[in-house]
Amino acid sequence: MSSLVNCNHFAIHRLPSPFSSAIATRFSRHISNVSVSSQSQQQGIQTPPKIGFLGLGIMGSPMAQNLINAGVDLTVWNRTKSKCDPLISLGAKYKSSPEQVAASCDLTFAMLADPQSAMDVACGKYGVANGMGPGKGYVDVSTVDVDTSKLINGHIKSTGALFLEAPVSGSKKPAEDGQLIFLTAGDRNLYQNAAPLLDIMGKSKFYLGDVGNGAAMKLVVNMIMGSMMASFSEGLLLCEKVGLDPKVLVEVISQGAINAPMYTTKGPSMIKSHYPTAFPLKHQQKDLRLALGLAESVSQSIPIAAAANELYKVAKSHGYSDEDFSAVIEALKTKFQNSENQ
Ligand SMILES: NC(=O)C1=CN([C@@H]2O[C@H](COP(=O)(O)OP(=O)(O)OC[C@H]3O[C@@H](n4cnc5c(N)ncnc54)[C@H](OP(=O)(O)O)[C@@H]3O)[C@@H](O)[C@H]2O)C=CC1
Ligand SMILES: O=CCCC(=O)O
Repeated sequence: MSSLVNCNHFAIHRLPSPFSSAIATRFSRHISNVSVSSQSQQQGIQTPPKIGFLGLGIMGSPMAQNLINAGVDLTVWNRTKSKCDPLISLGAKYKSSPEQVAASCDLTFAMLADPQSAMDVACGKYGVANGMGPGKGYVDVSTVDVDTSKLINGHIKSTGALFLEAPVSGSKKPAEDGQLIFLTAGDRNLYQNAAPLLDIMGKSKFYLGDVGNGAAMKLVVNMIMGSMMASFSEGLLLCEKVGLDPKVLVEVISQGAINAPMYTTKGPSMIKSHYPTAFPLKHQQKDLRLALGLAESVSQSIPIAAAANELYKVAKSHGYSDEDFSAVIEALKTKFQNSENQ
């Protein structure tokens, strides 16, 4: 258990903007001998580390924006280039491939959809690994399974670079507010040197030891969340069916032992059948699928998560993939229940 260390007490709260030279010094000492040119060194001038960010979706864009706002020298890339434009207008640089970002930066973050895209961007043609080497670091904050994270770790480490997995708890709003929770594992030096950047994007961070532990922790958290949302959906619909006001249910829950921010933030819009996307339903189903694989790998029974997964699959088949995961309630509505049972 010694590897399970809650590193909240290491937290450096909110860096002054611009990105402080003290951090640049610390970063360059541990991570990069390319971030300080020899001429600058002779003159005692520190060049701020160059940071890359790949994957500018719902989560990646606000995370990258917070880094820019903090004065970080940021280079971005996204498969759909247009998503880079708002960040470029805020001062970010742009490179046309993950390889070029990694080659031009000291440390590169990636926030990608799923295991396949995380592998493609890290290890594919023009991928990150081609631009990596000694003195550089790669921090993958995507939600993937343990095996994928270990594969990426192997590719990155074989170049002489360092690797950290750091999936996040917290959704669109916490990403915008710099209030994410990082579940990190991998190279401890990289963890320590990336810490000031994690602190810009998040409110806390856990260092969990070997690569795979961060991915596993994230999947367990999201397995619980997916089941909670499915159960909440059943409750809202049952309430309505027996003639009770679901708005009152949300209020009752908010005052009791099972209160969770998720219910109070999502409940009112679910009652109106509105699902503005913060966490896409397709990603929640992906996480349940990956959690089932994790459980299978250790012969652990997770029947409630398995049932919830089926519900998300139904919602996906009815076109709710890109809506918020709270749209899982639609899979329980009579119209879909009847068609599924035929
Ligand atoms: N939204 C949330 O609340 C949270 C999400 N997560 C996790 O974070 C990750 C990102 O989530 P989120 O930002 O919501 O997802 P989005 O779907 O909004 O963004 C996905 C990103 O991955 C890129 N991408 C997808 N496929 C490929 C590919 N084959 N090659 C290259 N890039 C690709 C997309 O590029 P393009 O723009 O071109 O499509 C986009 O940048 C996921 O793993 C998710 O599970 C974690 C915590 C919270
Ligand atoms: O992976 C998504 C997590 C969403 C959340 O923690 O609110």
